[in-house]
Amino acid sequence: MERIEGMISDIVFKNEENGYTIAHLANSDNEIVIVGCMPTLSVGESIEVEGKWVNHKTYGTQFEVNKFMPVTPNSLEGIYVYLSSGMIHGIGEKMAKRIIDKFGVNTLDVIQNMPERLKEVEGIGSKKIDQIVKSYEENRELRNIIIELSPYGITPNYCMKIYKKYKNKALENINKNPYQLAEDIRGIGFKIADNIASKIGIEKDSKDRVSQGILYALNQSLSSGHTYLPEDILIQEAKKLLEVKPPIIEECIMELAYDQKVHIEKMNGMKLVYLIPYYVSENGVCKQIIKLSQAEFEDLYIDIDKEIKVVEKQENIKLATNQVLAVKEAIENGVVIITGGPGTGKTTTINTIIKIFENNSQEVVLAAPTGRAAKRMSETSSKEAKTIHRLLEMGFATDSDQLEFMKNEEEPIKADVIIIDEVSMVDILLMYSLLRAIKPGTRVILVGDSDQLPSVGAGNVLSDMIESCVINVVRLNEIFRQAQESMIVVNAHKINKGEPLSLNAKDKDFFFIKRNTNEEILKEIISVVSERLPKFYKVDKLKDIQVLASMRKGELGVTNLNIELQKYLNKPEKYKVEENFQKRLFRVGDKVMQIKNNYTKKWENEDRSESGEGIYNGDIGYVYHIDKEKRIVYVIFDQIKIVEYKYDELDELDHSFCTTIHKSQGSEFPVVVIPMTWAPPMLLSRNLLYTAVTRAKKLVVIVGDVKYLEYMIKNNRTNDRYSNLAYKLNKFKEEGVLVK
Ligand SMILES: Nc1ncnc2c1ncn2[C@@H]1O[C@H](COP(=O)(O)OP(=O)(O)OP(=O)(O)O)[C@@H](O)[C@H]1O
Repeated sequence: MERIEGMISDIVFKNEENGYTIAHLANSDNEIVIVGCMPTLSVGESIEVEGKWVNHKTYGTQFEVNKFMPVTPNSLEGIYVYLSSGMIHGIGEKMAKRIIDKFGVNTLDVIQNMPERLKEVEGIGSKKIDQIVKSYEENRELRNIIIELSPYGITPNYCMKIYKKYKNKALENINKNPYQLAEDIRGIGFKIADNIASKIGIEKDSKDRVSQGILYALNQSLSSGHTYLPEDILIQEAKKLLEVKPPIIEECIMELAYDQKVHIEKMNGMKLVYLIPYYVSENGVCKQIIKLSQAEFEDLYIDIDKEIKVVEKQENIKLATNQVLAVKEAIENGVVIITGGPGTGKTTTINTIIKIFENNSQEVVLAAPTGRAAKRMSETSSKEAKTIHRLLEMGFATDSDQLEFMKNEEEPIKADVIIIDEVSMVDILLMYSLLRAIKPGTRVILVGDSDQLPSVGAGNVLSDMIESCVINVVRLNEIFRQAQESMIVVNAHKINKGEPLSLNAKDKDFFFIKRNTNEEILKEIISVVSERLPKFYKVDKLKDIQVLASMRKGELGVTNLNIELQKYLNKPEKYKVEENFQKRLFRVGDKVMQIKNNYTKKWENEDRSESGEGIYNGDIGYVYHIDKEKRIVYVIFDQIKIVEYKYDELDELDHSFCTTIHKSQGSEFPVVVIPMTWAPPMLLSRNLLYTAVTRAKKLVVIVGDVKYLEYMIKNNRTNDRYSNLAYKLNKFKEEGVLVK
């Protein structure tokens, strides 16, 4: 390996996402081209690079960097660039010049070893010196961390988090036990830690490694919806991952339990291993539900039949038997679940319940798990509905940089009645956070469709609660006449029963276009979405039509459909700025989706008269502007909320001309278009089709091979999730746990 020292004279290319950089490095002898992963370089910086010369067939000779490290700049220019870069708090361009005028090439030596002398510079007092010294030290340490860790794929952003956590002990700690990173730093997982560990030479069967591997396997199982894993399954998974023998895995599981990092529960002779938050939540949900359903609450002395008649008269409807039952159960019980498919009158029932409670001076609060579901609930009830996260007042507690819910058992939600819609989307952690913030005596009404896909997060909360028979459940099963006119509703119920669908009825809203090859299907979808539907149904091709696919990969997967649809739905134009990020091209006008909850993401309207924070998983927006100089993409959500995404935050966005059916849960669109082709059986399931179809309000168009549609209707095999909620609800009820 050769080493070369010099100053960065130019940065030719930098990939923000992986740090790959091409730059010019100059010294007194010559100027060379260096290439490699150097995420933090800036022009003027003095560095030493270690690597080898390579011959690129187009670009000629260049130096491939294996490792780089900053060196103290020794030219006046280098020192100036470093000090004025903004990295050292308290020194701007003018101050940098004054300091250098005073101390010349000895400037950095003065800052590091004789900071008191900085007072000789006009405008610098003791306070300023402290600020400069602190920032200079932090900067040096942070840079060392970045240089050591970036070869492992750890981005500067994460290095900053690591530095904040461990301060000047960072590298020492990582060398001692890199697996600690996976525990302490959110976003750094077992794989990265294991990569570092293997380079440091940590043994395969070291207990730190095995324990972290077990936690990793449990964490992975969450993404399949499991709240725990049976011990033998966990051992198999960990063995595959770690390539070590089962006895050491078993021993480490016991130690993890002893250290309270996992919980082991025995059930019918089996050992179930939980990550602690999931154990606490599962038990907590059981206790809270039982508490809430058995609590005494204010008797409203309501003549329910009379109240129902008043609402029926106002609304000019007659509630069906089960709707009346649902209203009664909601008034007479602490907790009730109202479930039913599309068009079975859930919304009408909720609205009746709201009216009766409000007529009796009860404070009713509405919420739903996603922003879009909450928005829809607001629209149909003409009453504000919040996301559950907002209802629980997610925020930063004093002295903490961790987001948490401000509402809890000590500070419960103020309401007499709480109605939650789309409960099928609520996972076990959120359900526990919600229930623990509800004061016994408050009525809780949970509404949802248990045939929808289960929550993205772990657990099978709604189905388990229904199955347990511990909570009052009212099933709405009548499809109202108005709804029966819609083939979307009728077919959704047929899908649920596994029956063949009514397709292509004249003047109806459910169409199947037969195409056989993927190529034909793709062509047809493009034509339908970009031309025919907008023309014949007068719908907006971007805002009103949503293409929903079951998988990401493949010609008809979300990724490729987005690339193809972009070409027709948002064509390139001279005035539309565009920018490439790895394999994605963002163009002004693109339809995009936020793909993770970001509770602190700020938004402002155009004239900045309104602002707020929080952009949530599943929110759909449009690229509004791309500022190449500032390296920012601006996205507009809900027609007014303008949000900035720095280039390195673009992993929070996906194109959404097409999205997965999973991501569409809780949303509704006027028109839904679904490609129908081969996919793994897991993704050709009844409840996936059901969820996709029920997202449409006005029209469903399915394009493809009818044999896969038939397969989906028949395939009612759901992926079983390891969840113990139904069993425990019964057990806790029988044992009368903690119910006072
Ligand atoms: N008791 C009733 N008598 C007559 N029509 C009714 C009754 N209840 C509901 N409807 C009508 O049936 C249709 C579906 O009702 P509603 O919107 O309440 O159902 P939903 O279960 O919320 O449906 P979705 O899940 O599709 O939104 C609506 O047009 C509504 O006006």
